Amino acid sequence: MKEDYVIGIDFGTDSVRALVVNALTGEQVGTAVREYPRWKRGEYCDAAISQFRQHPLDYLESLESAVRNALDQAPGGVRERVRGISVDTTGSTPVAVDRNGTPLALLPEFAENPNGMFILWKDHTANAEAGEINRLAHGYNIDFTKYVGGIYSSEWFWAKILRTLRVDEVVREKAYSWVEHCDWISAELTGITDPLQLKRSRCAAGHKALWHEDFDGLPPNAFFKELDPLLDGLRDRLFAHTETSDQAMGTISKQWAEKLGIPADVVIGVGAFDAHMGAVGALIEPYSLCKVIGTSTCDMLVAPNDEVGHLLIKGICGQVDGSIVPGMLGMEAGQSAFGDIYAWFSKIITDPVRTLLGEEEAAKLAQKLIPHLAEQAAKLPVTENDIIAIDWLNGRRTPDANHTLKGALLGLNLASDSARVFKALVEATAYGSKAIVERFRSEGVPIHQVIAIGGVAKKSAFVMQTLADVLNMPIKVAASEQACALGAAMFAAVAAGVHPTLQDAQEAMSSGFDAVYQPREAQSAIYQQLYQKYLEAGEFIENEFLQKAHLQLT
Ligand SMILES: Nc1ncnc2c1ncn2[C@@H]1O[C@H](COP(=O)(O)OP(=O)(O)O)[C@@H](O)[C@H]1O
Ligand SMILES: O=C(CO)[C@@H](O)[C@@H](O)COP(=O)(O)O
Repeated sequence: MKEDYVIGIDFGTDSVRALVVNALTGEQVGTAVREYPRWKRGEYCDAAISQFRQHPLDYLESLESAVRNALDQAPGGVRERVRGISVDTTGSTPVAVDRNGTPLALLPEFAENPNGMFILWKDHTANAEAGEINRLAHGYNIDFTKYVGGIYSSEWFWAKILRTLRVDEVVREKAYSWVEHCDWISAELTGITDPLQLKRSRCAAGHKALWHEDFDGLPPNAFFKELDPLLDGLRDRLFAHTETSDQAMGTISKQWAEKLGIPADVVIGVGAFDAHMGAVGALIEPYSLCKVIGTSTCDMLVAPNDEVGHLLIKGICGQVDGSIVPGMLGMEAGQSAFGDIYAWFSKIITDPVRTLLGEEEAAKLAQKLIPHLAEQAAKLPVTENDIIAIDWLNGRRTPDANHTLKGALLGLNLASDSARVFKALVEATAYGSKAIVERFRSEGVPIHQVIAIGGVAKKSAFVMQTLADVLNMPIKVAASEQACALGAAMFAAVAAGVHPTLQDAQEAMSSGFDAVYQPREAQSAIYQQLYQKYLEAGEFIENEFLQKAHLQLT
């Protein structure tokens, strides 16, 4: 039997994964993960001001190393039969580029300038600019935020561009255009990075850059000029058209084909965001919510355009034709922190241990801590008097993005030990998920089932059971450890013509599901009451406490 292989590449927040897959059988023959070295050392970031930047060299070096390593694991003959590569990345993670499409940080004079690097999705330095975009859009003759839930976020393209142009004169002068990570890395693999030529991802443009067919592409220059004259003319140096990820970006460049040791005719697909390709890897189907649960969550939903295309769903992160599955409406929501909240609590406990007892002891503790807390928390009863936590430690992405919000713990007493606080934090992340489900439903989009992927979905039965109880719905966990990379591989198979449609690729390459969590009736009943308390507490924090306490809303 003829064998065709494809490679899915998944750029996450901390690392890149490469997966080599037999496109006809789904057999995964090689995989490798590489962390970003500069990012790991904390370079160019300042959490205190929510600045998170990634150097393009981190991406290029880790990409080459991960793909080569994944191919090294594959049996002889696989390299020669690679047909396609597709890439997913985090987003909105844009970078300023020069006329050639080179990220500014790759130019010697910008090599150490964080404003010439990729502005990671979770960078919230542009809160003020997002507010300005919202104010202008809401009073404009067309509300350009209407297809992105009515609220533009500081995590997105335009807010980040505007902020950077305002604060950095040298970047302002050199930046010809701006490119999302998923578009740049795919274009880089083809060798054609000219910002006016490279194909832009429908997913990135529609969810984060206000691109929509009804607007004839991006909003008009007049809108951006009114927002700030610094943006005057940029629209023409961006893009008018977008492509879904079943399309090809181009053919691999000679240089990359040689570097990776693969054929010169390998097709490179149009990129997309990690969660969107992950949902495809996890066999998303109409009205099933696919939750990608890691440091944050992305909650993905697809539905036929003719059934929900007429709705304007408030408070989500966008509704875009073809952003997940070509031909269907793709909807995105999410939580700005999920596993990150557990990581925060773990850090609170391990930090003094590090200071007092040293790195080795702290590392030993850190390794065992979350599973231990989960085990203890799982033994606790669920009662109406439990601690209520609010999960907005990194702001709130959905419903109704607001990255100035803060988290909270309410109802502590002297018996509130680490397991009880951990349980409350896990429940808070589940309540945050429920608020998203409820928002879709109240806006007229039903949700029939939940599919989970991502690190937390695979690692924590306690979190997943709590989530099933709070949502009062069964949750299926996809078997693949690498659903995002697998989804990218499926898109690569279509872009390269190995499969005629995405559905064919999914059928041939899926690895199915390996766990189902059923809601427990008794716990679920109490959680429905606790959820009401969560909503009340959240409303108090948002509308009274933060205002009255004059806490700095940044
Ligand atoms: N045993 C565990 N139970 C619950 N959460 C966990 C566990 N181990 C790790 N995590 C959380 O998983 C998150 C990382 O998820 P992962 O999907 O691997 O990464 P990413 O979101 O960067 O792709 C971290 O925030 C961490 O706190
Ligand atoms: O926001 C999006 C996609 O829209 C994600 O890229 C972002 O949440 C990052 O997710 P990960 O932490 O890499 O799972």
